[in-house]
Amino acid sequence: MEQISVKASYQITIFHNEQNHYRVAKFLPVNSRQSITVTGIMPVLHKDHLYELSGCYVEHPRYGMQFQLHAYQVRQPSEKDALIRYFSSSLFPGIGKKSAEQLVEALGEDAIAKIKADAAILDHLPASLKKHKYVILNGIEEQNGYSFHSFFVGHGLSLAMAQRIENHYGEQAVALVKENPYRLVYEIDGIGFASADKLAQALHYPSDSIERAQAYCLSVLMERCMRQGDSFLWKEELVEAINQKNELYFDVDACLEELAEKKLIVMEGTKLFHHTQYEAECGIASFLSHFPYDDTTWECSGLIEAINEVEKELHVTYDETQKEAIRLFFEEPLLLLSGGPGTGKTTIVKGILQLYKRFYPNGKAMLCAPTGRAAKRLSELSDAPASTIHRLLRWNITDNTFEVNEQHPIDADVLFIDEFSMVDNWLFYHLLCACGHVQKLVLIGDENQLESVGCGTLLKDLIAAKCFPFIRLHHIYRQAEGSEVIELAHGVLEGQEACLKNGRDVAFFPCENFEVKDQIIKIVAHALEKGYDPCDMQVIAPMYQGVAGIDALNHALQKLCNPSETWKREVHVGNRIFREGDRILQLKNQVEDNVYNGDIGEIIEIETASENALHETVITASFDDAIVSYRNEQFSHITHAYCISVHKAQGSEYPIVILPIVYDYRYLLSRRLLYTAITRAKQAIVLLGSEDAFYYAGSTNERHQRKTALVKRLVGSNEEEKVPVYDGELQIIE
Ligand SMILES: Nc1ncnc2c1ncn2[C@@H]1O[C@H](COP(=O)(O)OP(=O)(O)OP(=O)(O)O)[C@@H](O)[C@H]1O
Repeated sequence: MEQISVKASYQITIFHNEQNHYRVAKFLPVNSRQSITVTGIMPVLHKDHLYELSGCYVEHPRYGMQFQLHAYQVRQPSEKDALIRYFSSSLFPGIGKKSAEQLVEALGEDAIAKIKADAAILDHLPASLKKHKYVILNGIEEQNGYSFHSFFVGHGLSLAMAQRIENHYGEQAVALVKENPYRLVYEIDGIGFASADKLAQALHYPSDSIERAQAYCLSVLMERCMRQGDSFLWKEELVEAINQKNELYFDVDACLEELAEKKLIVMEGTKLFHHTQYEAECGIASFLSHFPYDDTTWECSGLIEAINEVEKELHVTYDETQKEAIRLFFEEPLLLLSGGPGTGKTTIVKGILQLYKRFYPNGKAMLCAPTGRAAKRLSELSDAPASTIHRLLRWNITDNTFEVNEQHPIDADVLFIDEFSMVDNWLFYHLLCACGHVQKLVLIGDENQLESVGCGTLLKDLIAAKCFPFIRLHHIYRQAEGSEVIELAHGVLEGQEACLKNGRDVAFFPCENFEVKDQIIKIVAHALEKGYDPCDMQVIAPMYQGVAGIDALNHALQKLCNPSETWKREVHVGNRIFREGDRILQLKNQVEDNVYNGDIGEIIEIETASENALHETVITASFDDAIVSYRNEQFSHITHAYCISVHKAQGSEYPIVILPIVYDYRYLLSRRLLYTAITRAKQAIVLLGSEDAFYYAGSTNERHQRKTALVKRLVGSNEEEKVPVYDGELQIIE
């Protein structure tokens, strides 16, 4: 078994034997967003501390991939360590850890000051270091003379975070952060309590400070809301969450009062909102109740005749509901359009676009969707350009702001947003802020699909508020074309007994949890032998961990679809090996590279540090519309895509979907999840696992019903009695 060394920070212990100190614990490897399970003798561990673990990855028959520990040591960050990390960061291309160590050894902990005082000091270094002179000077120069990059990077923050801090505070950065490191939690996007706390500890900031308690309170509120998808928490929920962690003792009421005074949280009775969520909800409600600002009358006499002509052009005969949707588009400023797969949503958009061009030849319509693949699909099907919402708003990753905003609005009269069930409150609010010129909004989605990853239940809330014209499409046209997949999806929604039947487009293979992996390998190998393109098949699973989890399946499928060969380069990242030829999944939006969360690409080249000008390993991947190169600190933006989660698959479709459903996933199984997974299949679906687990999923609602106050805000506070009772149940399409 190959022994490797992994640098990772300790997160949590799952099991601990007090007698022999055998533990099962979670660690987060450096440069990875996914934790690993480590097993072995570990008497003492400190949360968030960095450890050097040596051992090997083994596959446990029940729990999947684990790191079996042979030895470990804590990596206590010292000033010297901090400086070494800084010099070996990507600010100094070509300087690896070894050279950075030598440099710090030679010049001491005040190396930066010495170099700045006299650059010639570098000429007296050994040749192996002297050759980096200009890189060192450039790196230091790039900071414009400040030493805060070294300060922040050295204390465990990433370069991107240091950059954000610089953008926000300028020259005052170090002084302000030293004065109160916890301000980073609420003033800098993307820096959480753990990072700020680590920094505070390094600065010997008092651990019983009110600043620490407030930052903690605020981050628990935000993290909980993000995890559960809620817009707010009940006060008692927050208190319970704080007590559960049992890390800090403070007067929660006083802390909340102060946070409210600072406008970092908003308290509405016992509802506690993070200020961003409150702003989003109120902003959405206010915008939509005044929309559109400019009340232009839309002239469209002769619409019926025009629809008839467009029907001929598009070779389609719209049914009455579809015609009603088209008519409402021209009569109303906002239209909500919901329907399952194959109900003709895109066909309506196509018709509206044609008619709009006829009536308003100088008008400007825009189409967008939350993911790259959804936008691409919308564009292909509607024969009109479409972009992601982030691209449309020109999202700036560095400070999480949008260049297209209230002051610089979207240049369009009509805006269509597809896959609206995936859009969260915060993003929609920012989109609306930029809609000052927009006269008509069409929000299209399927309310039975999974909710957005971020907070809120927008589509459901807008429907439940009953304030906007809403069309639900019932008739399934693709089923008329004979799709058993869509029939199965509707069977699941309607809770039909025995809807799972083998047929032409649907296959089911019964198997146990531990047989899933081998069964999938068999199915995929068989399909490949028969000449299927691997890109036509997508394995989708609900959960990452376990023998039937996404990680284990990716590992096995990589071996089958892209085995190790002498001529294929590879690189180890955490517990994964990326190899040339691998199918990969993008996990983050990289607007500047035109690649988005959920996009699937292929690794076309891996360059080693000695081969490129950056002097670091670079992975290059090809996507539909982009070639993207990932440097070391971006490796966590990708993962393998042989098997992906249902959430990541949302907004995309694949010719053939392979979907394991077993009781291992029981805590995640729900009707909505099953329906979303099934509807990803365009032609055929192969299910495997337990029939009972399938029906269990089909009869289970989400355990957590998201909390939002948007419906009340939309309906109006003095009309509370009119608020429709919304029980979070799925809407069954008749
Ligand atoms: N009124 C209609 N008469 C006949 N066929 C129709 C009609 N409306 C839509 N279709 C056909 O049904 C199929 C599905 O339509 P469409 O792609 O518009 O549905 P959709 O709701 O957008 O589906 P999905 O969400 O899966 O993309 C297409 O082949 C389309 O041509």
